[in-house]
Amino acid sequence: MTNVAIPPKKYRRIGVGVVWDRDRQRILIDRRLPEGELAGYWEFPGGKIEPDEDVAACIKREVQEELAIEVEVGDHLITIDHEYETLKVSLIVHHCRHISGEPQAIACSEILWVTVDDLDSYQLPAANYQIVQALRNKI
Ligand SMILES: Nc1nc2c([nH]c(=O)n2[C@H]2C[C@H](O)[C@@H](COP(=O)(O)OP(=O)(O)OP(=O)(O)O)O2)c(=O)[nH]1
Ligand SMILES: [Mg+2]
Repeated sequence: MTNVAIPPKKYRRIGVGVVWDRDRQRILIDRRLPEGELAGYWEFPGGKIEPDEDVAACIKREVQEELAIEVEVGDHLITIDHEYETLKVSLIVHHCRHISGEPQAIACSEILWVTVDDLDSYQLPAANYQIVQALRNKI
């Protein structure tokens, strides 16, 4: 019998922001680039938490890098553990308040302000349906 070593899945902690407009009516979603992981899916802005970075600092930095806007990171909404085929993620999701700047599609292909109801019309990564559920429960 041969023992085949299965490499462990990569694991990443991801900071994710639900960025509300000033009236708290709409949130920002962005469309991932047409290549790479989850190409073309719509998501909430965010990315990998770097060593020695706290979640709030990560979300603030990622939103700035991806959309060129300043946000204030607020309450925690939900943390979701999800396994994709080759990757395990923990999505640590916080509400954010838009402070300044006009969102620009820097590291994504499109940006939209949508209501929570509108979210059903966009293709989101599997893990995100729990975020949508949490938003519906808590509004
Ligand atoms: N940002 C974000 N990532 C999500 C969401 N839902 C979801 O499953 N993910 C997954 C997809 C990716 O595997 C991972 C986030 O990675 P990312 O590609 O945004 O990371 P990053 O901004 O640091 O990008 P990079 O270093 O690869 O350029 O989390 C979501 O709503 N927003
Ligand atoms: Mg990202």
